[in-house]
Amino acid sequence: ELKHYLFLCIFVFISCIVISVSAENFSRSQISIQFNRNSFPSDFVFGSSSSSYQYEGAAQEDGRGPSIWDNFTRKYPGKIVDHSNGDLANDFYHRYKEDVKLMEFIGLNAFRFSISWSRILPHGKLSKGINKEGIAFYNNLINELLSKGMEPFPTLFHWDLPQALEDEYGGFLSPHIVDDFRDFADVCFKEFGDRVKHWATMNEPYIFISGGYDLGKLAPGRCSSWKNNDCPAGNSATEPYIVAHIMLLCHAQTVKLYREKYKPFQKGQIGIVLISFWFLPYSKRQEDVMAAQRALDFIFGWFMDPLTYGDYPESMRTLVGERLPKFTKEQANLVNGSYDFLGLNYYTSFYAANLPAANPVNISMASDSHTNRTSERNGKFIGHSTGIPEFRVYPKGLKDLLIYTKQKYKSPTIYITECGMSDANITTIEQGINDPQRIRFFRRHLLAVRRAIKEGVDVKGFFAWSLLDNFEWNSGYTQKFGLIYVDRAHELKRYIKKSALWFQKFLK
Ligand SMILES: N=C(Cc1ccccc1)N[C@@H]1O[C@H](CO[C@@H]2OC[C@@H](O)[C@H](O)[C@H]2O)[C@@H](O)[C@H](O)[C@H]1O
Repeated sequence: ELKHYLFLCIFVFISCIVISVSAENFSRSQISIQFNRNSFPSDFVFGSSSSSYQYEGAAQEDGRGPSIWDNFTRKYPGKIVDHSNGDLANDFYHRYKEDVKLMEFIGLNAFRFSISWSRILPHGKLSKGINKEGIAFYNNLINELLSKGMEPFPTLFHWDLPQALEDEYGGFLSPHIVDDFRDFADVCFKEFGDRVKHWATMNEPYIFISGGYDLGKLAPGRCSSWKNNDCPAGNSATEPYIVAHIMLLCHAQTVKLYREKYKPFQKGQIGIVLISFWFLPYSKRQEDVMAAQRALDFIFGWFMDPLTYGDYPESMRTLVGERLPKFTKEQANLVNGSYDFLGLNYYTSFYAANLPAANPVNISMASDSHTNRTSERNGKFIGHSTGIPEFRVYPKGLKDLLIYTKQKYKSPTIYITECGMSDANITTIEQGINDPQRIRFFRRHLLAVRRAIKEGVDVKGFFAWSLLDNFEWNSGYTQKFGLIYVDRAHELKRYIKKSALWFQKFLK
């Protein structure tokens, strides 16, 4: 009797395990069968992203003037891991038709690119002349995209400021740039606006400022001398906040121009592209919970609060004090509400811990938030590694950031304008194109976006960073983010990666 009873219990137990495992596999296979572009709204945009200095090359061709990145890579080759630069990049200036065909092959329906200010206005100022070849290039690119049924999604400023404006008045350190930025935008709206329905004024002011004015790792390479980053000049405690303030005024003045002079008959939308990471408290201690919020304030709220409420976050007012510029009433009204959509770039998340006392002598933007961010907690990493040591895979951070943005900033329309992962130490084409890790990355992040949409977040598109492996700023060509491999040893030949084939199937 007992033996039969025991046998029966074991049989029932094993059956339960078999049923639950097959149910799990079935549901997963169901997700993989069901999870494709039809899992998103029919008007949801799937695109890829790029930027002018990272892709175009032809740096001294057809009238293009030098930018601060041409100058920075020449003056400080040691600040680029492989001492490279964007002189040639991917030669997109000459090969854009081939690359548009690759986008079409994958089935993408939008392409985000940036307009090289110094290719349009070689001396930075409208008064010093427009470069017709520059206008022609972007008209040809836009027309090529439209002819293949793809939407052009231009960003006006993606870090490559004309060197002439840096030399004349210190670039974004001077309020003079507000009029020059607006004039550059005016030329672009006039020449391209009849075919462009989504404009972004600028890309990631946070990184441009953090790299260019606090750490000195990105152009124009300014920082305090105590940072010992081979900076010729700068003040990491004050210049980041001056530049951010002026960039917000450039953005807002440009949005005002578009809305008054062009939007009534071009009927497009205009926004800004910001980066943010998601931050989890390092511990349940209140001080770490508050540190996670401060970390978000200092990278995302720094721009989203003025754009949505007309002033900087309270935490910044308290911790930065007199070094944080004040908006006049007129400036606050100009900046507040100055976006139709938010472009959001997401790469990774961090744990944030409270840093009780920052160094009272060597202060800088990086230490003002009194937070320390790490990718691991109690010896456990937040996610799988990528080519960038500090960028770990954490898709839930994207969902949480989207829900946070909806709740905190009046539920804006959002495009994920960059999301991707890199591979490092790639030495062969076979290694480069065999990227299952990138397939997993994109699938998990798209699932996170779908979850956010189900929670009511108004997400309208997802742009992979990047279409091609490209010049990755201070990483040079050593970090590869592309869906397409670029063989720099053989005439920049393009190779389709497995992740591009996965995307093609997903978008069918
Ligand atoms: N990833 C960032 C943030 C960043 C950029 C430079 C250095 C540190 C961190 N920004 C976006 O991500 C893309 C990937 O950025 C890489 O991120 C990790 C860095 O180590 C690498 O140098 C950078 O190119 C850039 O190519 C886009 O131009 C930019 O909009």
